[in-house]
Amino acid sequence: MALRGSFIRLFKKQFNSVFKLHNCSHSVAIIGAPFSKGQKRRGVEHGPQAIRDAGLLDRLSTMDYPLHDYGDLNFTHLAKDECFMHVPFPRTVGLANKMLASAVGSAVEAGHTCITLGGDHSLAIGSVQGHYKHCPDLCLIWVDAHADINTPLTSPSGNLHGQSVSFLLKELQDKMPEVPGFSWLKPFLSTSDLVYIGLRDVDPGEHYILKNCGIQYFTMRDIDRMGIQRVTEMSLDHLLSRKQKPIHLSFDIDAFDPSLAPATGTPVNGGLTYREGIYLAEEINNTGLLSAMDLVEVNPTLGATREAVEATASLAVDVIAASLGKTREGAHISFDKLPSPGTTYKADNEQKICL
Ligand SMILES: NC(=[NH2+])NCCC[C@H](N)C(=O)O
Ligand SMILES: [Mn+2]
Ligand SMILES: [Mn+2]
Repeated sequence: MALRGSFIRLFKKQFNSVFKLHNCSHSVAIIGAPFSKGQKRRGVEHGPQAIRDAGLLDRLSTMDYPLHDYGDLNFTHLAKDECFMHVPFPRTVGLANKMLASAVGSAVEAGHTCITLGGDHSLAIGSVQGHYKHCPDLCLIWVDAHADINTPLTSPSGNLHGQSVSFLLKELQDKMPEVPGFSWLKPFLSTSDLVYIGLRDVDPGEHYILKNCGIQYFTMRDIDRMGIQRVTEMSLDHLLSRKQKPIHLSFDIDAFDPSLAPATGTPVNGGLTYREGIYLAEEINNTGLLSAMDLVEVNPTLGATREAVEATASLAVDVIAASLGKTREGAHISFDKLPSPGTTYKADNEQKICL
């Protein structure tokens, strides 16, 4: 394993320096997106603060790249924003996503790997679109209990956080009504550049779309059957075997089992284990192609206890750190050689991770 890891890192180093991939940056930007109008439960707007309180910046600062904290965006709640059909807050969600798209776009353009902290999952509309503006060949890995691919016409709840992907896909263009607040957005993603992992609560309209558009998806049953290693390998092969593409990872914390991530709005039993989630994040990091990521749906007001909230937020931190290169085997880049008794050699206190 160690050998394979170092080979991959060596390959990545060579590959990056030869091709100067803009998406394989060695600096990270954090954007807080305290947004909750893509669903009806209050509290998910406090997700970014909960993830910060769980020590995100401290954890990332032990790694070997510059960190840029862009702070939290300030979204406007539009007073006059009637439902569109049964979809609540369409203009408010549209405007917030437009704003987020521009923030993510600037961060990616500046050469950072951009991490967006949610907030509800409707914000992926803006974050993927902003990423796309500067990386038009991106591919999307959606890790979630849900497919979030309802159109406004199939959605049982009306909530936009269950519809984000339908706004992005070219193949669904003629099935989408004109939702007020979204005239700035043109669908740009092909179904062949999308993979789902972790699904276990899919609505009938979503199932129709997944099947009929030939979308690659792996349910929890597939993970039970093949294991996370095979599922990850097949996902990455599907997206990257034709061409190496910048990866957008959209990670809904409800992909994890509710026993690990209880503080979330739509928990579903039978989710990812801690090790499955971290393994997936590590493998995505190993591609060297992670270019932007969302970590969404941490809702600190929904945990039964303070411990439950802290466990959920700290899991979010672990997934982000693993996606950015924190390994379970450790790293020894701060040691050129082992100190022997009697030498004055002092190891750097800061642990540096070799990306
Ligand atoms: N991002 C989420 N947690 N989405 C949950 C979506 C639930 C359901 N499928 C709906 O459309 O309302
Ligand atoms: Mn979900
Ligand atoms: Mn989701």
